[in-house]
Amino acid sequence: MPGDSTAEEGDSTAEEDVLQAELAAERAYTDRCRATLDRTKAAAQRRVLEGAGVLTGQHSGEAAGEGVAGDGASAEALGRYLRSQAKELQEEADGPPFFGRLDFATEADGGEQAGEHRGQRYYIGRRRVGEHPSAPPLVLDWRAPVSRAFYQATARDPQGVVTRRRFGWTPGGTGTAEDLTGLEDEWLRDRAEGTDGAGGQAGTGSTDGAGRAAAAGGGLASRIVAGEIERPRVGPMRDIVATIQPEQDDLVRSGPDGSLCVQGAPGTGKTAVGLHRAAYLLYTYPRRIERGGMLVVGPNPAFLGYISAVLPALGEVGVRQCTVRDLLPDQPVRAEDGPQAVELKHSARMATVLRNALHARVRLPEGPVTVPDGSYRWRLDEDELRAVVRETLAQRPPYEVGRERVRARTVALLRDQAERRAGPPGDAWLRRMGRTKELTAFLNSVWPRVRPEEVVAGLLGDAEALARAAEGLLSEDEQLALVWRGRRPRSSRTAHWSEPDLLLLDEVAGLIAHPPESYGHVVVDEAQDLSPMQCRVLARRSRFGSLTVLGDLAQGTTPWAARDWPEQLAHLGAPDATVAPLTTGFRVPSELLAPANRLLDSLPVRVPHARSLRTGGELRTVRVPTARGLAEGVTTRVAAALGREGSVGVIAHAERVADLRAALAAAGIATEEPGGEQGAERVTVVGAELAKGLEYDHVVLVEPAEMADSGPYGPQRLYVALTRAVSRLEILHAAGLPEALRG
Ligand SMILES: Nc1ncnc2c1ncn2[C@@H]1O[C@H](COP(=O)(O)OP(=O)(O)OP(=O)(O)O)[C@@H](O)[C@H]1O
Repeated sequence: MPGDSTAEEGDSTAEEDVLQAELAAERAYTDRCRATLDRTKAAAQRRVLEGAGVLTGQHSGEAAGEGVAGDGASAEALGRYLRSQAKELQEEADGPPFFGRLDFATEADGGEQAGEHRGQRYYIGRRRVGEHPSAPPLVLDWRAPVSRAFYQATARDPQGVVTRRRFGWTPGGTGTAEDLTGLEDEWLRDRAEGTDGAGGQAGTGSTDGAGRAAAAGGGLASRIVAGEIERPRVGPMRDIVATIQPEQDDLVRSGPDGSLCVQGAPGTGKTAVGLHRAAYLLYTYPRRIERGGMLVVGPNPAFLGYISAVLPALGEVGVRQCTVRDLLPDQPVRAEDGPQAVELKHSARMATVLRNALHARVRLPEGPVTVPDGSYRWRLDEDELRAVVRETLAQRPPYEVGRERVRARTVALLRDQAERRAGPPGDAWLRRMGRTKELTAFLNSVWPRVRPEEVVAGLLGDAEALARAAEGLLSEDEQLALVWRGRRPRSSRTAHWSEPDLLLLDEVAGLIAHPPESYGHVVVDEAQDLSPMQCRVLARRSRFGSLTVLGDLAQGTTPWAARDWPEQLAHLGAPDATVAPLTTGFRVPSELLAPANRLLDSLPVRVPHARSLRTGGELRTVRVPTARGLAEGVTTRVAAALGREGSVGVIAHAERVADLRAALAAAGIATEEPGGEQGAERVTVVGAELAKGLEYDHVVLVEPAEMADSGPYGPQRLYVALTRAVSRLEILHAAGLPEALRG
């Protein structure tokens, strides 16, 4: 009826008017935030300059350091702090000052649940925006406790929130008022209910129908969230702070006591969760985490390049991000091991062999020791000295600690004798006795100082020493695979180390003394791929045993990949870690998951099928007549893919990568190194092994059978490759398809 349609039109015009008015108000708020941010930056800069004036004594007649800090050292520390704060603020990328808003219930809404936030409105952003630390901020940091409701409140459990507002900004914009393009409200409780009796359906003030749907049904009814998840992926990984989902938020905000292990299917946001958790812990436990330092460990430089911008975007610039290899001793690698030796050197048994080898350096005393003291000579019996060494060994201290313990206990024996003779001796006497030539010579004979290189070279270069240390641990055949033949060095200084030898050196260094660098919290990504010895490298560097371990057992592609978490977590020094699943995928659309899940069923691990929040994926299988046609096929497919939005990844067996790059170059298509100069080119050619953790809007997967047959972990490699596509997956093959991809 005409009357009806007029009414509807009237309604939608009214809604549009409300939306425009709300947008105008929010743009004005954006301007206010930006002006405040500019003032904060300028003030921080000024404080640095003033601080500098004070430090050089040029500040309004004050002596250096006065008025800012009491003494030179703390003035310098303060100066450093101010400079780093100003630098951080300057370095911070421009971006939207906020992404969300919460309106808490008022008295009239029955706001008991809102507690101290009753009637309050909060804006939520990547960083706090405010003039003074004590003044109410214009924008709250997403990590502040009250921001939690933004991620967790639902219609069923509104947590005192009446409305959750999300903001849409121009992608890649600098966050000016003009970049604010939309907003969307979710009514988490019916505002009108019990007040004016109008019910919640009118949607007064609501600006988006999707918001009402969300309130009714929960789930992902927000268009802004859906848009963010669907956005084409170009360049490095982005933060997800505006759209963290409740199950992810639970993990991000779990405390630092004890460790957390996240097992999740491809694309469920494990990496994103790990990085946001790092930022959360730094904010919430600054003393504990920041002082100790935060370490993020990834599988390779390409992956690290891909994730490197996330933490800085969240305002955290001081986090070390590296591979396990980067933590190992800085020795040149000049030798290569055979596969059996490599595997053995990565195995947990090796740690025991090395401990035996190190402890074999300790000798029980033979004969008594005499220590001169002026004209007097103290005598220590062989038996009591043997007891000291034996008992110290049994305590299994770090080697250096053991040496000092033997020294201290030997001095204590001298003290007992001295006490019986002439009463308690003073501290100076005890120190002198501890440093006598005779006592040090004794110590050097029973518990000599050693360097890791000596221990490892002494073990691998000497079949008999190896046999002793490996007794009951390694078979003769295994020992033979380890022992150096033909390249026995004259000294540990001239040894030619292999890549896995660095793990052995680090292990021994850790047995001798605690590593010089250790961290308050360690985030480990793709942790399923680490060997026991690599895990131990990280365990040694985790000061409080507080780790976030991220991985997927189904994506294990190394010969030592973990088959279950408890054992891997024990190697990581976190046997009591909670293992939490992530189950919803944000990358691979459902249509592309079917072949991956079929393949998953044939893998020797038990993990749930991946399921996806996204749909609309396109899957295509293209057969080329001969293997020689593959490069040409790839060029054609990539050229076509470039006609659409987003990144393109060609994933192939490592040995094909160079040829494919050359073929693309010959066709005038420039490619980028995986994780390299991000965003420079849209096309990347990547070997299956390096594709882990990465994603592309359009994936051209080349010759899957070749991947599946590439050694015992081929099927897992193919599983990784199959789960990299955000929107479109094209499978190009000349050989027959692996079973999971047929049909
Ligand atoms: N809540 C979210 N909102 C928006 N995007 C998200 C969300 N969670 C994850 N994503 C996106 O989904 C993609 C996959 O996330 P991520 O790489 O962290 O998954 P993963 O579990 O580590 O994957 P893989 O096992 O393949 O390494 C990324 O583009 C990430 O930004």
